[in-house]
Amino acid sequence: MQMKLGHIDYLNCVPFFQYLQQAGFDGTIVKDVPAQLNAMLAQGTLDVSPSSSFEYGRNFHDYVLLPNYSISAFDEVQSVLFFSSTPLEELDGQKIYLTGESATSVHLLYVILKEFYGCQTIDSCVPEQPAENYLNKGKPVLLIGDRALKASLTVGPEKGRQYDLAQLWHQHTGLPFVFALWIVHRHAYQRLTNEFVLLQKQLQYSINKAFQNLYALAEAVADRPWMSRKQLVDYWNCMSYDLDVVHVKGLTLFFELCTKYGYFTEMPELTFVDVANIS
Ligand SMILES: C=C(O[C@@H]1C=C(C(=O)O)C=C[C@H]1O)C(=O)O
Repeated sequence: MQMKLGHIDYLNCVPFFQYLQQAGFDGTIVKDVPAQLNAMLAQGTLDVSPSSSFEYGRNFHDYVLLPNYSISAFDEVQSVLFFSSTPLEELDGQKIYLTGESATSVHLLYVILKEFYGCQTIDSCVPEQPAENYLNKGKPVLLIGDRALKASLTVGPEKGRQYDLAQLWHQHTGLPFVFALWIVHRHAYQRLTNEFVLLQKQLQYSINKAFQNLYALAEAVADRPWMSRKQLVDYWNCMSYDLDVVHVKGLTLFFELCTKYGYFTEMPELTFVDVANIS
């Protein structure tokens, strides 16, 4: 298979990838953080990747989506965290330090602060130093992925409250939040149509096998001194890897709010690869 597939280099992506080669996938896998995978997708140097739902929205004309799968959370997600000692209503105009790894979570933070906490002006930057340095100084900081997980388990409460953005979203909307979608570049879809049918089946195999025994999966990934196997299993259990009608409802509301606040120039349409009808 000549497919070039992106792999988010976070623990949340392990269930999709752990058994993919066992399922027969023999393309190339490129591991990186979401912001980099987004850039490679946009340039067409990757054929497909799980990557920021925001990237799909801002460049949707160039992409189609694999159906059924996402990286989402119904309530808490544990790894998209905003740390702030200032109450959310009082963040108007205050400097916020952002991870440079994200597209979705950054815009989710903006949307939450504007829509639900009355912030008018958001003053944010991606610092040159690791954002954790600002966290240690008690500044408002957004982290995602494994670095967020690590900070949540190692940083004391004196550095500020931890807000789980998927949980805040759920509290205000009653809906799940979709962080990542399986994004296919349209050119790759034209070139490799049948291979996407195979990929869909291989993903199904990997994720099913992963969820049959999450403890075995936790054993298989390298030990992290800051996270126990039980915590890792709990983490995977609080994620949702599906893309059902209710996920699409949450995604649509997020896209509407991104359009309302001018982060998108038009409301994205969701176009899916029709894997069921390809022979
Ligand atoms: C749930 C998470 O969502 C991630 C957040 C992303 C973003 O903010 O752009 C992209 C992919 C997701 O894997 C996480 O970071 O842990």
